[in-house]
Amino acid sequence: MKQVTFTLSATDGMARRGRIDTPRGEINTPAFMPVGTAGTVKAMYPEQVRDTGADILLGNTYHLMLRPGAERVASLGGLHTFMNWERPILTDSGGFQVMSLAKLRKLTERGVTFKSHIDGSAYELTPERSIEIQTLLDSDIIMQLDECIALPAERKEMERAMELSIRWADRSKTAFNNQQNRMLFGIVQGGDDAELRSRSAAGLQSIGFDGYSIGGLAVGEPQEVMFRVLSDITPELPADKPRYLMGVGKPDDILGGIERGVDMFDCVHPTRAGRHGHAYTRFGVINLKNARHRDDHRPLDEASPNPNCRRWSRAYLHHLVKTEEILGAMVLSQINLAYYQELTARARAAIEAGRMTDFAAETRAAWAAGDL
Ligand SMILES: CNc1nc2cc3nc[nH]c(=O)c3cc2[nH]1
Repeated sequence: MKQVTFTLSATDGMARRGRIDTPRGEINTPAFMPVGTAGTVKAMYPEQVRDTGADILLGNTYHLMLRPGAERVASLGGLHTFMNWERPILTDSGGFQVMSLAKLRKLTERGVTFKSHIDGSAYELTPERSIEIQTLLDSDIIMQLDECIALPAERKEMERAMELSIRWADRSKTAFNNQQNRMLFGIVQGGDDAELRSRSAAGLQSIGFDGYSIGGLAVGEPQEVMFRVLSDITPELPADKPRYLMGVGKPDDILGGIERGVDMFDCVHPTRAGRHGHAYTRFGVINLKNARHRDDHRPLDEASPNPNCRRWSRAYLHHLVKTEEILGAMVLSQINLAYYQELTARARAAIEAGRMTDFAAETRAAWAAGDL
């Protein structure tokens, strides 16, 4: 009996409010998943990540298979025990990071071989090995191995990668061996071509997955291309399964994704932007490196529910960023993750109340007004 299940509780237009129930706790959707790349959400204690409102975080198979190694994490009790995060974890399959980080990559029908970007040691990642690694990590939601190509691309290249990804989806499903305590997601590919996307969605559904990721986006295409692909493809995915838009995004990407039927998001942006001095607020993003904050005694946002937005002056945050103090990365990572969770929590409430259109308009108006 499947121990990880999705329940859809409300819809408003294409937007959906749902919940994934797992043995390690529930995931309220639409959900933003902080990225814990190498077993840590950078500059955050796991308790702090939870306190921002996160139900689930993401681990990267590529980084963890290189260091400390999947078998080592398993021998230490699995990723949850290793990093002291006992709530759900989603892992990706590693293919995207191999193509973006690894050296000397060779992709064949069997899988991909590569050299570690850390010490040059040789690895092979196949659909079967990726499932094995994610199972060793004891991840709650795991991904098929796929091939994600950058956009723009030739149609025949998008078709080749999409068809390979379907064959790898089938091998991933076989290797998954119908495990009941975790979900396996297929990943829809097909670039920005509607016909290829439809064929990918149909091909994955004929294999059958617990959820469907929308891959091949946030790879350099304009936002309107991403939104068009989403509007076309979400209606072709099963309504009773979660949809996960990989690698997205900035707050306006997430709002647009929710409006187009996406349930789950992940992105390094809030934590990476925090480490680079950018603070996300309901007014939009504030670059605290900017000298104009040097004498600004005002807090970031005195109406924010987040104490970290009220307890320090913008001048102090500017000082931390300019001096590259560690506290700057800590505080801004927390502020940004808390803002992303506040945005998705308010979206969930808006969908339940049937006021998603108003919520989206109010949110965009506040960003545009920008009391930066
Ligand atoms: C930051 N943008 C981005 N992160 C991604 C991760 C992915 N993983 C597997 N497959 C993908 O297609 C894929 C696309 C992605 N875009």
